[in-house]
Amino acid sequence: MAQANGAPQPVAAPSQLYVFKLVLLGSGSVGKSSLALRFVKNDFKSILPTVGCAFFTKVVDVGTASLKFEIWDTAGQEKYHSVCHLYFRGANAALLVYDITSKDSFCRAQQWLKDLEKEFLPGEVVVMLVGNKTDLGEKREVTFEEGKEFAERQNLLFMETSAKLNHQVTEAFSAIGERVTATQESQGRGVGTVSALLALLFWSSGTQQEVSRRVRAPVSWLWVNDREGWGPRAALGRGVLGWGTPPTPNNRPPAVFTARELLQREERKEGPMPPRGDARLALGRGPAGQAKCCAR
Ligand SMILES: Nc1nc2c(ncn2[C@@H]2O[C@H](COP(=O)(O)OP(=O)(O)OP(=O)(O)O)[C@@H](O)[C@H]2O)c(=O)[nH]1
Repeated sequence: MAQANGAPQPVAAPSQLYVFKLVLLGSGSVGKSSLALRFVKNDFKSILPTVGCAFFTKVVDVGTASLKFEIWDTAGQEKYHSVCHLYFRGANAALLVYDITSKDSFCRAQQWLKDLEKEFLPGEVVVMLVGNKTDLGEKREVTFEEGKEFAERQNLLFMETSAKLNHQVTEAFSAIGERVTATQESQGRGVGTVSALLALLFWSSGTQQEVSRRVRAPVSWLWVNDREGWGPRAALGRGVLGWGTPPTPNNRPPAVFTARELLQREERKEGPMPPRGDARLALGRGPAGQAKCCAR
């Protein structure tokens, strides 16, 4: 609670939470873990080489929205290369990191990009090329222009950073967050009925991002509350396709009902029911019969 004139004032909650998966890719020792550590904990220290994959999260408030970064820091050592693609699944963004003092790591970043292209459709994942360790400028083997030109040719975002000196680290993560959010918002105006039905089928088995990916359309949750007055009956009357309890902390909805099932449960006073004013609707069709996808 914020205090104004001694009276407690409610702090406005961000209206939209964007959760997205970001994978860190690149050769060993280029500074992937150090970038994640700097961004998440504003720390820099000696870190052992990553084994398999490390996981970090960070929530950043941007105006009326919050961005939750789920960061998957993959191991760069060659022996782990063959398993890295397993961590690509459901990713919204990738940071492709090289070390500006190592030409070899720059060439390997180009190889990583080819691996990404095998897994994703063009434009499906936002990629940023990052040249790290700018504090070691005297040992530089890759010029800023080389990095930038390659990024422009491949339509990637580009930045040079130093995890050690905290140079451009937050900026790099923020830029990628903004691009992912903008992409999702620009796509999130509507989905077709078929996509809506598919989304319902997949909803219980994946995160919001995975569902969007599988139906190849953006999917949001509609916040159903008293103000909107959408009880199950009203929802059913409006052609609502499905309803679920709010996603759990790991963003997996624990239960999904069709609107008709929900209505039956309400009439029979059976549980489990989403608490009043605390239910989220998956997808609904408006009165005009046109499919729509709403966010709270
Ligand atoms: N000078 C300098 N050293 C850095 C920077 N970032 C990371 N390092 C150092 O580079 C080494 C490797 O850093 P990591 O963050 O472990 O690299 P990584 O890419 O995660 O390595 P893997 O786990 O093997 O994939 C460590 O000794 C870091 O301290 C930087 O910006 N400048």
